[in-house]
Amino acid sequence: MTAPKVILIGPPGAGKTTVGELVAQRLGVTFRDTDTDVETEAGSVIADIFVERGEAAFRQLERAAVVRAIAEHDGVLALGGGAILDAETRKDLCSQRVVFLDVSLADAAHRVGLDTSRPLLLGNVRGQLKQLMDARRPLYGEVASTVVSTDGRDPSDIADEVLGALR
Ligand SMILES: Nc1ncnc2c1ncn2[C@@H]1O[C@H](COP(=O)(O)OP(=O)(O)OP(=O)(O)O)[C@@H](O)[C@H]1O
Ligand SMILES: O=C(O)C1=C[C@@H](O)[C@@H](O)[C@H](O)C1
Ligand SMILES: [Mg+2]
Repeated sequence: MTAPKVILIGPPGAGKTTVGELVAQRLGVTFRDTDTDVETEAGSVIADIFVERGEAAFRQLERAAVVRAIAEHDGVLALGGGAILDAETRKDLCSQRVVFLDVSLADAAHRVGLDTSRPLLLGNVRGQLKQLMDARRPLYGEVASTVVSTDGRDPSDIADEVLGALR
């Protein structure tokens, strides 16, 4: 049965895409990101999906992308930051190898900065991030097989720890 080698979860700015690409490179497998899958399926970028169709429609597209990716992908998979809000997704993750890339509010806010591609963070980045991280931390913890702290560390070092957890 096909299954991802590892699934990376965590809030925006945790480094899922950055670290995921490195881990995939080092394992010699492909990297897949459900955010990219949603954009391809919808034919528009995430910021526009939120504006034109709303968050609920985005979450439906995201849930479908997660189901497809888990069934099809045998490399490294990164989920969108809010994918774990879906109870069915959390159930699906229980049988997978899941690494939670943890990050403090300060480091996450610094990393995402004023990037406008994350619609949930527009306006008050630190306030929105804090609310979202407080609400989601228990959910990330619930489905993670391993937690890797990313604060003050460079992506290469974090990728090494993720690889170590797979051995
Ligand atoms: N360990 C790190 N140290 C410093 N900067 C980092 C680190 N990891 C990622 N970054 C930078 O932080 C920004 C966000 O990283 P990335 O896009 O990988 O996060 P993400 O978890 O995929 O976020 P999202 O949930 O929005 O997809 C990027 O500019 C990236 O270069
Ligand atoms: O944390 C979130 O809810 C999100 C994170 C991003 O990966 C995207 O999936 C989108 O911007 C929503
Ligand atoms: Mg990402």
